[in-house]
Amino acid sequence: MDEQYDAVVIGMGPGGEVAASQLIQAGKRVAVVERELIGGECGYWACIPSKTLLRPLEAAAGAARAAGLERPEPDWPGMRSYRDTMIRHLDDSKQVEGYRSQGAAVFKGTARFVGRDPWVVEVGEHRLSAADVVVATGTTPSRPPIEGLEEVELWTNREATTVEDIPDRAVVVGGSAVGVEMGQFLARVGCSVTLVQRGPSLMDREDPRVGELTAELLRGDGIDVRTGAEPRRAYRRGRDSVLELHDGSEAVGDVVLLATGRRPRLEDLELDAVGVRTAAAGLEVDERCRAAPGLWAVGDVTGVALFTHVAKYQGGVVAANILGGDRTAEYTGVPRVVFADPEIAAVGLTAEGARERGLDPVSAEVDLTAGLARPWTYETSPRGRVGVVADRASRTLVGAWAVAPLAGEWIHTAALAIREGIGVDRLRDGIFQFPTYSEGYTLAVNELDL
Ligand SMILES: Cc1cc2nc3c(=O)[nH]c(=O)nc-3n(C[C@H](O)[C@H](O)[C@H](O)COP(=O)(O)OP(=O)(O)OC[C@H]3O[C@@H](n4cnc5c(N)ncnc54)[C@H](O)[C@@H]3O)c2cc1C
Ligand SMILES: NC(=O)c1ccc[n+]([C@@H]2O[C@H](COP(=O)([O-])OP(=O)(O)OC[C@H]3O[C@@H](n4cnc5c(N)ncnc54)[C@H](O)[C@@H]3O)[C@@H](O)[C@H]2O)c1
Repeated sequence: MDEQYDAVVIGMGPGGEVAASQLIQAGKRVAVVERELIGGECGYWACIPSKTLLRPLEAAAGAARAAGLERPEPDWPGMRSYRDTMIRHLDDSKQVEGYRSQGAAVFKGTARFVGRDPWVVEVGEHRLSAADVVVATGTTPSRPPIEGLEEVELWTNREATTVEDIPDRAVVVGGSAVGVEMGQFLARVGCSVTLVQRGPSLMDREDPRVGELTAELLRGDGIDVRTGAEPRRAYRRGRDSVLELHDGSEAVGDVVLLATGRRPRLEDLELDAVGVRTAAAGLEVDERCRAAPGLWAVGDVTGVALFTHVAKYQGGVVAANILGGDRTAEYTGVPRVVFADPEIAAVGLTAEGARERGLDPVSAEVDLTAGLARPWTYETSPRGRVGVVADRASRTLVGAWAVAPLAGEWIHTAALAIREGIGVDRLRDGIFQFPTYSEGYTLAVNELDL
C-alpha cells in the first residue's frame, strides 16, 4: 500500500530544505527523503566548512595588514574544531528530529521514481505517493578524463573541507570557485600548492581581468599558478602523486584536489523509467521550476546557477507554485562571490556576455586605492579594483565585478541596480557613505564613456 502525502521532497540540501519548510508551514503533509545528511553538500562539505576555514586565515592576514598589529598565528586544531562544530560533526539527528517535530515524515535513503499519475517514489521498503514531487538532489564532483587518476591520492571538495591533517603539498586541478577558495585555504595553512587551470584564465566565466587579479592574489600566497595547463596523465612515484601536463611538465603533490566542476545527481532517481528525460546539464525546468506536471526541481540539479542562494530562491518559487500561486523565477543580478582574500565578487554580464546578447557594452575599471580613502584607512597595503559594464543604448548597468576586501558584501549594490534596471545617470547621482569601498561605484560609473 502506497503512503500518501501532499508533497515529497527528494534531497534536503538548501533548496530542498526551503521548499519542504515552506510547504510544512503551510500545513501540507510532506515527506522528505535524504540519503546522507539533512543540510546537503552545502552544510557539511561545501559552503559552510569552506567559509568557516577561510575566515580565521583572512582575519590573521587582515591583522598583519592593519597598522600596528602583529600577524596572529593560525591555530589549526582550533580552526578544525570550530569547523567540526559548524558541520555538526557530520550528524543531522537534530535536523531529522526538527522536521519530524514539525509533522513531516523523514525517510533516510536513496529515492527512485517507480510511478507516475500520481508520482510514486520508492525509498527502501517505503512507497511514497504524492501529486507533487520536488527533486533537489544537487551535484557531485565531475571527474576529468585524465588517464591514471585512480592511482593518485585523489581529493574532492569533501576531503578538502573535512581535512584533519594538512598535507605538505597539494595539486589543485581547476581554477574557479572551488580551486581558488580551497587553494588559498591550503596555502595559508602551510601546504605548498600548485594550481593547474586548463584555459588561459582563472575564474574563466568572469571578465578576464578578474582572472588576472585572482592569479595575482593566489601568487601572493605563494601558490604556483599554472594556466593554459591541462593534465593528461596521473601516476604515483613513491609517495608523490604526479600529474603530467600537456606540455610534458609535472605537478607533484601528496594529494590531487579535483576542482573541475560538478555534474547533476540524477542517475539513482531513474526518471527515465517514468518518462521524464534528463540532460547532461541537469533536470531542465521551466520558469516556474517545473520539469513535468507535478514534478519540480530546485538547486544545482537544475543546472541554472550552482549557488546556495539560487537553490534557496528556487525552493521558495516551487513552494509558492505547489501552494497554488503562480510565481516565476527571475535570475537577473544573481551575485557570484568567491570568498578569497580579498573577496572576488561579480554580478550580471561580462562585456563579452553582453555582446553575445546583442547589447553594446561599455566598460570601465578603477583602482580603488587611487580615488578612495577606505582602502587606506582599512589596511597599510591597500588593495581593490572594481569594474562595471553598462549598455550604451539603455544607459543601465548590466554587469559589475570587484576584487577587494568585503566585496562580497558591497557587490549587492550593483546586484540591486542590475536587477532593478537602475540607470547609470541615477547611479552617478548616488550618495555613498564616506569612507567605504562602495564609493568605488561612483568612480567607476563616472569613468564610463557612454
Ligand atoms: C567547496 C564548495 C564550496 C561552495 N561554497 C559556496 C558558497 O560559499 N556559496 C554558495 O552559494 N554556494 C557554494 N557552493 C555551491 C553550493 O554548495 C551548492 O550550490 C548548493 O549546495 C546546492 O544546493 P542543493 O540543495 O541544490 O543541493 P545539495 O546541497 O547538493 O543537496 C542535495 C542533497 O540531495 C541528496 N540526494 C541526492 N540524491 C538523492 C537521492 N536519490 N535520494 C535522496 N537524497 C538524495 C544529497 O545527499 C544531498 O544531501 C559551494 C560548493 C562547493 C563544492
Ligand atoms: N563561493 C561560492 O559561491 C562557491 C564556492 C565554491 C563553489 N561554488 C560553485 O560550485 C560549482 C563548482 O565549482 P568548481 O570551481 O568546481 O567548478 P567550475 O565549473 O566553476 O570551475 C571548474 C574550473 O576547472 C577548470 N577545469 C575543468 N577541467 C579541467 C582540467 N581537466 N584541467 C584543468 N582545469 C580544468 C575549468 O576551466 C574551470 O575554470 C560552481 O558552479 C561554483 O559556482 C560556489
